[in-house]
Formats: sequence, structure tokens, C-alpha cells
Amino acid sequence: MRSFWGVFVRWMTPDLQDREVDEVSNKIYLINLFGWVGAGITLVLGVNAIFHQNLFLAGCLLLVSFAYLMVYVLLKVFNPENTYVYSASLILSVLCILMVYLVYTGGVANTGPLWIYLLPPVAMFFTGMKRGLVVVGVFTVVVWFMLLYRDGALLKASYPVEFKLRLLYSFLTVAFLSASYEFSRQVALRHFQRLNDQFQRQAQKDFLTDLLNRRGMMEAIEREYHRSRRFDHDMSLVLCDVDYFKRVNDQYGHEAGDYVLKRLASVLLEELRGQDQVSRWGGEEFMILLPETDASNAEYLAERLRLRVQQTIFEYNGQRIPVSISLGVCKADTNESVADVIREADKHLYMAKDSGRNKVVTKRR
Ligand SMILES: Nc1nc2c(ncn2[C@@H]2O[C@H](COP(=O)(O)OP(=O)(O)OP(=O)(O)O)[C@@H](O)[C@H]2O)c(=O)[nH]1
Repeated sequence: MRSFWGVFVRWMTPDLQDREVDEVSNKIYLINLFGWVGAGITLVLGVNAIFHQNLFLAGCLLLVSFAYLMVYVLLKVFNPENTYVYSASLILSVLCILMVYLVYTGGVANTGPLWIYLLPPVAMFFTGMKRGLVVVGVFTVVVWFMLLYRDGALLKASYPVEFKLRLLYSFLTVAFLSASYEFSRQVALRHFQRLNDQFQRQAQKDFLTDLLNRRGMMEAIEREYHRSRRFDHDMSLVLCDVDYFKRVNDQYGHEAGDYVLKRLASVLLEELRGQDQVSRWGGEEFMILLPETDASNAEYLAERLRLRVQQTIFEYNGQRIPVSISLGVCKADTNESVADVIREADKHLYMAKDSGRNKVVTKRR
């Protein structure tokens, strides 16, 4: 039963290929739903009109039903992300024509004009506030003209003047409310997107050094790794660790330790090229990603960093703190996974530590 429902829903809805639920996918699903509901209702009304021998009305309604079905076909056959704008325009155009027709004929017992309130919310939601206002504006002018021109000479149905005026005033009120609602929705959406971007950035930043954190760097490495494989470019990693950092904390205090990490972060940033990326990998460890860099250039850069740190004066509260770093360098090979490359860089770092610290060790091939 469940799988039947799943197949049915999949058949009825456009394929968004696991796209995340967002404003666009939400719109696509609603346009599709609107198409189905519109096609269903107008089909029933069309068949009903055939039974009542009103063949002109039946023809119109069946045509509308077919047009709404095309909304689904457009979304299903073509890429919905490209065609949903056309589907929305189709829905709106057909809706406008249907509303004008209902105002013209009066529908059942002159209640046809009551359906025009559908237009403002649908127009605003499907096409946005500005375009929605244009559609509603043009529609209002057309209907206003039809209702007021020579005391209803353009209408098949006849309405009292009070009804016509109140219909237009209340329609404009609904249009204004729909536009305000759409405007607030857009403002809230933008605010939400800004917050989301901010959280995403924060989730990838290290609060102490303001560098990328391990999570942000992992993403950067994965991205670069796939790029370098695809275009057959070199890529290297340098893992760098402060020597005897525990002593810094013990001797000068934890705040001095924090100062060293921050200062070191800015020294590393100064030495690197714009395309390189540096992150705080954890504690007193920094991971550096070097795109388009082979092992000997990565080693050269690592050596330059080591020297630069050695020559930099780290001074906190008037006290000079001796700081040096050890670095493990590894160039990514095509047959290695990202985890392998990181493991290799880590292995070389510990070889640098074992061989006395303040050293660079590179994987040679
Ligand atoms: N001040 C400060 N200390 C940190 C931070 N993160 C980690 N540490 C300290 O860094 C020290 C790391 O010490 P160890 O792992 O023993 O390494 P080490 O003393 O640098 O020795 P080697 O790496 O072998 O040269 C620990 O004392 C941690 O408490 C931080 O954000 N701020």
C-alpha cells in the first residue's frame, strides 16, 4: 500500500532529483498541485456543463482543464527548475481568462465574480510581488472597464451598481493584502537566508584565530582534491604543529598561548598565496592546502614558513616567547584518498617532531 502511494506520488510530482526543500522546490510543488487541482475541478465542471447542454461553456472548461494538465506535462517532461516559470505563467494566464469569462457571463446565478479573489494571492506567490502587482493591475483595469463601461454594455450578466463597486473595492483590498503578505514573506525569507549564510560561515570558522576550522578545511580539501583529479593538477597538504606548546601555556599562561596561536595564524596567512588556504586543524595544529603545487614547491613553501616563524618575535605582556613549528608535507597522488593524504602529512609531521622539531619533512617520490 505504502509503495503504491510512493509510486503514485512520484508519478504525480515533478522529479527534483533530491533537491533540498527551498523556495524554488516549494513553488514547483505548489504549481504542480495547483495544475492538478485546477485540471480536476474544471474537468468536473466541464462534464457537468455537457450534461446541461451548455456546450460553449463545456468547451471552455475542458480547454482550461487541458491547459492545467499541460502545467504538469511541462514540469514532468522538461527540467522543472527551468520550466516552472512558464508553468506559472500558463496557470496565471488561464486563470485571468477564466476570471474575465466568469465576470462576463456571471457564472452560476451571477456568482462568477466571487472567484476573482483567487487571482491576487496566486499571482503574488507564483510570480513575486512586482510581477504579481502588474498582473493584478492589468486585470483590475480590464474588469473595471468591463463592469463600468456604458452601464454593463460589455457584459452578458447584469449586476447592480453597488455590487460592481463593492466587488472592485474589495478586490483591490485583497490585492493590497496579498502584496503586503508577499512582501513580508520575501523580507522574512531574505532575513532567513542571511542568517543561514552566517551560520554556515560560523560553522566553518575557528573562533580564536578566525581561520577555517577542521570542518571548513575538510570541505575545501575535498573540493580541491576532486578538482585536481579532474584537471590533472597537483595539490599538496602541509600539516604544521607548534613545538612544545604545552610549555608555552605552562610557562606564560593560557592567554599567552592563545596569543601565540592568533599571531601564528596571521603570520601563516601573510606568507601564503591568495589561492592557498590555512585552517586551525585542532589545538596547536594548522593544516595548509596548496592547490596547483607539487611536492618540491610545497616543501619550499613549508621551509619558508618555518623560517618566518623562527624569525618572528612573539611578545606577550612584555615577555618574549620562543616559538618554532614542525611541518609535514604531502603531495596528493591520484591513487590515494583524501584520508590517505592527510594521514601521510600527519606521519611526516611526527617524523619532523621525532627528528628534533623545527623541521620540515616531505614525502619524496
Ligand atoms: N592556549 C591554548 N592552548 C591550547 C589550545 N588548544 C590546545 N592547547 C594546548 O596545546 C598543548 C599541546 O600540547 P602537546 O600535545 O603535549 O604538544 P606540545 O607541547 O606542543 O609538544 P609537541 O607537539 O610534541 O612539540 C596542550 O597543553 C593543550 O592544552 C588553545 O586553544 N589555546
